[in-house]
Amino acid sequence: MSTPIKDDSRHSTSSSTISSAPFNSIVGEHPNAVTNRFFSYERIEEISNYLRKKIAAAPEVAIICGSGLGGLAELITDKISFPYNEIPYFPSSTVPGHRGNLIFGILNGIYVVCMQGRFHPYEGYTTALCAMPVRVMKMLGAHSLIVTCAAGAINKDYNIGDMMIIKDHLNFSNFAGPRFPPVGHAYDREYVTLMKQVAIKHGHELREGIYSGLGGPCYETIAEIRALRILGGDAVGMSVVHEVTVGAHCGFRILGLALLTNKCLTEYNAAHESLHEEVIRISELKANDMQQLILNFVGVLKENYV
Ligand SMILES: O=P(O)(O)O[C@@H]1C[C@H](O)[C@@H](CO)O1
Ligand SMILES: Nc1nc2[nH]cnc2c(=O)[nH]1
Repeated sequence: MSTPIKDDSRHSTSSSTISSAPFNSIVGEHPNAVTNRFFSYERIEEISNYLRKKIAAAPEVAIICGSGLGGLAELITDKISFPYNEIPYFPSSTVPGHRGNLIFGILNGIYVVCMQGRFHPYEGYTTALCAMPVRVMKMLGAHSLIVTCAAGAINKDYNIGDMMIIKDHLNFSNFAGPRFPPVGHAYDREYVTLMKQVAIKHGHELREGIYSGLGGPCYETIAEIRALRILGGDAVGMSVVHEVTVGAHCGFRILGLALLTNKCLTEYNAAHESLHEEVIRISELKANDMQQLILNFVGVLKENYV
């Protein structure tokens, strides 16, 4: 039996369903049925209701913090914090640099919900489950989604510590879920322009580019980086695309921001290999700049859109 997804998406209608491919009941439950439970309307509603009863207001902006970037939550006031393992049906954070809290409160005058750490498919969770909190944050009322991440620099001109607006992505991860949602305009062009203005006003240099989303957890081979470069990738990571795909499906206006924490290897005689410890170190070093950008962007959203 397929599971209807009721959502107020600009792209989909209440008739959006997951196809019910035939399956043999002797073999057991169809994988789609298992996946469906992670994001059925009723489950998202149950989680949202659990949280709604405990928070002060409906959040307007949802933020997902990438590796080492969760310090943003320190800027939130009037905080209510939920460790992921206390929220029904939430998975646990298992990656260093992802603290695993869902935080509600005020950021620069706007009520926000902030994921202090995200879920990655390489942690053993399905992409649908990793992206499930995006649906919860939408159901709680958020209209805009800001996604941050650490990523490796592929573009020769981009350097360690650069911040990059994600203007589009290459999706190399697999996905199960509602079929054929359009994602051609997933990254909001107006938000890209706004963020560039914010960066100029506050003296931050900002790159712009295409994020390649791979499954991980290994970093890339030299052949892979060379191929991604030919395909137009400017940066590479192991997240973002599942959240943005689901975010676009449920009608979020989305801004993506990557911190380039390492230069990807493209030569066989290069000695240095990427390490997660290095990724975290650079993230933490540049976290303040990322936080200021987001803080000021949220302030502009308040003036212009809320
Ligand atoms: O959650 P993000 O995308 O910021 O984390 C990146 C990708 C991997 O999880 C990890 C690799 O160092 O950092
Ligand atoms: N896949 C991938 N993810 C990253 N996250 C931070 N740096 C990298 C990288 O070089 N490759």
